[in-house]
Amino acid sequence: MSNIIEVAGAAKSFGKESVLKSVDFTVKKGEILGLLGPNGAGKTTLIRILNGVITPDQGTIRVAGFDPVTEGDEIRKISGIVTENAGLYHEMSGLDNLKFFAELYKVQDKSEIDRLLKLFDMEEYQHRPAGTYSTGMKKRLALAKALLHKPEILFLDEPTNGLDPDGINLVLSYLKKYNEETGTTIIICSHVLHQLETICDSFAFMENHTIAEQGSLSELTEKYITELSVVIETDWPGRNGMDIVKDGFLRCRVKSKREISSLLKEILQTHSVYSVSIENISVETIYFKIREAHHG
Ligand SMILES: Nc1ncnc2c1ncn2[C@@H]1O[C@H](COP(=O)(O)OP(=O)(O)OP(=O)(O)O)[C@@H](O)[C@H]1O
Repeated sequence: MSNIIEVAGAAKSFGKESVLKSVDFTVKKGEILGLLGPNGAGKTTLIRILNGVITPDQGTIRVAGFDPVTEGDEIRKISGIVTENAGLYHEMSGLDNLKFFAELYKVQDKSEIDRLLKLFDMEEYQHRPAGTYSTGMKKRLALAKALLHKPEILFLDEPTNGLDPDGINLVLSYLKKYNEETGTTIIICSHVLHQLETICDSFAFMENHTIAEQGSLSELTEKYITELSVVIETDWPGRNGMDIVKDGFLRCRVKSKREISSLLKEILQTHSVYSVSIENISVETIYFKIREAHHG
């Protein structure tokens, strides 16, 4: 897969505060990438630079072949963005907001508005002023707005903030489906790591104002998880070095997945195994390992 976004040596300061330092970063065309990092790491600033809303002090940046410093308009034509500040007109109804932006983005197919209202379960509220919407409803309207012109790249800053569990599932499963059907590249900033795990193809971790690490879950697991913690539901009593998690559940530590297989074969010779899970392969575990590695 080719890269749709390439960033080399990007830097940005606000006054004396250095917010981005020598950022190198790539996004493959068609992937869903999770951009992670603690508060203030510079995620939103990076997204705003990629979208051409603010200019970097240094660095070479290409988004779909365009330079955001000089060709921001071109990038905004082919991208959609959802941020905390959704850019909605609060006195206008949800429907009128979508009509307004459809006009602005020169969307030919007006039936797209109805489709998106339906998709995000907003039909009932479409005539109410957007300012009276709940946070979750505003978020869904902002997503609908960002998708109106069928963008090639979607930038989403905390897209599930303020949504209830049904809303979160709705938005995440829709994003995944949209990505699969259209090949749209999606960049999502979020602090809710387990949500990202289900939909992202790869992850970039910001630490100390730069991209500290980037890769797929399996690449990062290979690098950061040196020992697997496996929980086995079994009637086997276990042996030294294994913990009993609770009645009938054993925890053991192995160096590789291959070792799990030989251990299970051994147990199954005399006992039963009812379930097996690896506890510590998760974006969250890797996130903390990376933070640890960069803070010594
Ligand atoms: N326009 C601006 N003027 C001055 N400082 C800014 C501006 N925009 C961002 N900053 C500062 O840059 C730093 C990084 O902010 P940014 O919003 O990019 O972080 P973030 O990683 O998105 O954080 P969060 O997870 O809290 O959203 C913060 O200290 C913020 O105060």
